[in-house]
Amino acid sequence: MSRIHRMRALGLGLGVLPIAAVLYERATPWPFWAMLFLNGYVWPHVAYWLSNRSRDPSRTEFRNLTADSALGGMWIAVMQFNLLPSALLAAMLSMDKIGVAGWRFLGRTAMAQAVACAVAWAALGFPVQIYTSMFVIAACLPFLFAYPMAISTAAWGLGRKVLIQNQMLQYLNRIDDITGLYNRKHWEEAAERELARYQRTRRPAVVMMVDLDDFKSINDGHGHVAGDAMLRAVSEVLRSCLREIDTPARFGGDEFCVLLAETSADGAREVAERIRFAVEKVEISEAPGRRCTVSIGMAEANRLLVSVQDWVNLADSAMYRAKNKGRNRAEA
Ligand SMILES: Nc1nc2c(ncn2[C@@H]2O[C@H](COP(=O)(O)OP(=O)(O)OP(=O)(O)O)[C@@H](O)[C@H]2O)c(=O)[nH]1
Repeated sequence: MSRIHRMRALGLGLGVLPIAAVLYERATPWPFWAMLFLNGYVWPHVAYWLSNRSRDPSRTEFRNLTADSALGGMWIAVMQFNLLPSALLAAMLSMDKIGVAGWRFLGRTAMAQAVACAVAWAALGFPVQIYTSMFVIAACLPFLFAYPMAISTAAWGLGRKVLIQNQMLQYLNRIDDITGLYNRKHWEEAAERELARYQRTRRPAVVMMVDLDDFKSINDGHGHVAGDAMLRAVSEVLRSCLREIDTPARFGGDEFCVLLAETSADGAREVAERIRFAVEKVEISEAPGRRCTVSIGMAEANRLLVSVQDWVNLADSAMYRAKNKGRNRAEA
């Protein structure tokens, strides 16, 4: 059952109490009691059934909500505008409408409520008795407390859900979907912070570009599924060869980038060799027997760097030198 239907069942179920108290006090004839029973305990199920079998459930639900308001207007007239239950009914029905579809929708349903109220009032001969007894006040209390609590609990739950989904979206926006590593956007932001840190503290840091050798031939020979599996396997190697404070990412295509914090050129060279050896050993079930190598370019941060782009260009040039010198090697 959707949130709207649960709220309708609860609201109408509790709303029966104050109306019944007024009907009882005024010794209202039994057809009104039958109508109240139908409205409170049968209509919520009919509304649920109608929107379930509808081809356009949200349109049907808007109609159901308008019917809720019209029925509420009718009960206000039947209660002869008994002050507290009438105000309570109007307030709760308005809260529902704003919660579901905002103020404009409230305007439309309020119109239905006013018309139904006027018609019922005229049919009953324009009676007015606004006095509310203590008995009726007491009958209003469960509705007065429980329904707003339920509505605000649902609103809070929805708010939390939206917050969690937003956090999830922000996270996914920074992740490469094939390898699960960070994507270039996230990595460049991290590299900007690292460069700023270097410019302030002069603590060493290295950017490393890791490019798969002859990757096209894996795609061409074994298919893109094998290519993707190889990219994943290499990303696992990067994860396992790096420290917590390093940031590996997929730069694009068959190229990865790594930010090595607190690392000098010598330290980076050791890391590069570790990666190179580990990649040579990688095997994937999608392309049995097929091995892969990487060419690695490194650039240590220096005083002349103005931007991350400069830093990446330096590492990229080193990587192309490694390619030109025969691949499967690291250059700084
Ligand atoms: N499977 C797969 N292939 C990709 C993806 N992104 C890029 N590629 C492929 O990666 C290959 C990169 O080819 P090249 O730039 O020629 O590089 P290479 O074949 O590794 O050659 P060298 O870098 O010179 O050693 C191309 O075939 C791209 O189609 C991806 O997400 N999945």
